[in-house]
Amino acid sequence: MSSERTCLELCKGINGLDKIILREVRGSSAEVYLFGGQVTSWKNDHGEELLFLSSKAVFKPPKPIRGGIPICFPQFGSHGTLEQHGFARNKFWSIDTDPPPFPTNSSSKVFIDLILKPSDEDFKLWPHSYEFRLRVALGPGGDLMLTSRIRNTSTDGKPFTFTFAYHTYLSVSDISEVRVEGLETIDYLDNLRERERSTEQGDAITFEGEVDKVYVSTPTKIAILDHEKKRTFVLRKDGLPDAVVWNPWDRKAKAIPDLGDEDYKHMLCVEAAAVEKPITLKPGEEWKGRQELSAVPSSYCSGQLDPQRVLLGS
Ligand SMILES: O=P(O)(O)OC[C@H]1O[C@H](O)[C@H](O)[C@@H](O)[C@@H]1O
Repeated sequence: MSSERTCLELCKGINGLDKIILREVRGSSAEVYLFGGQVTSWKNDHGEELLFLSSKAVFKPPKPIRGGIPICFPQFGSHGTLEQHGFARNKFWSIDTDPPPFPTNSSSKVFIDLILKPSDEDFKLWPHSYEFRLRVALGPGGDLMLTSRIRNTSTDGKPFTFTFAYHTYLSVSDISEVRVEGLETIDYLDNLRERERSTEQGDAITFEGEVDKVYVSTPTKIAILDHEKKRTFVLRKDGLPDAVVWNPWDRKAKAIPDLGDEDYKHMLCVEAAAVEKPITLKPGEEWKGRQELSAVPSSYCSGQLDPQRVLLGS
């Protein structure tokens, strides 16, 4: 746990589920449920919510929570033998009181470490031994950082393979006013066309209907511009080559029981992911995948509206 203990509060959330609140001294905050190891709230220092949570979200395990940042592991989507998006998002995680050290100095941040290990029941579904460590951290500027470390702890010599995503639901004022920069000219697999491979056009992405695409081998920095809110989300990723972009639009939204009919207007999923090339870990090996989100006034980063700056900027 973070040394700044007063910045961490373990309390009960909806339906008595355990949650941890992280507070950064300048006022930003985040909430993480042990159920799913799921971030459900991220607020800036004005107390404004930056993540989308469905108006019909059900906090009833084992149903995953619709919104925030569900963890998709060990399978993204429905390609594979497991349930859609794997099981990590509907398991109870624990607080990891003694995580192995991180190579970087995390002392100035507020953070919580969670851990997921397979139960005997889980082992029947996916017969692999692993330790999944998740660190959720808030930076001094209110940045939200998620770091996953997954280790193959098997003693039987068997490797395992997985796909992964931080299924991030961003809160946006109006989806038709949003554009995404950083994915221009990138190849994608279109989930609406049986994963057919195409190449994105040269302009920033805008939204006029359902989108469900896995952009492959993308730049490490993607910007999501909310014109009406005059806010830009900057997503940075490491160890996660792909990026999923999803909005169900009106028809699909109506078919999703835990999503309000109009909710699709106020959400956009942009997800750092490893989907196209699954990751294989031999016994003793560890994989690390990181997603960092910041939210800045659009005017502040107007110099970055140029796609080249988004791709090449710091
Ligand atoms: O309804 P869920 O299982 O949470 O999945 C929600 C969505 O997640 C991803 O973004 C997939 O690409 C979509 O195909 C899927 O519909």
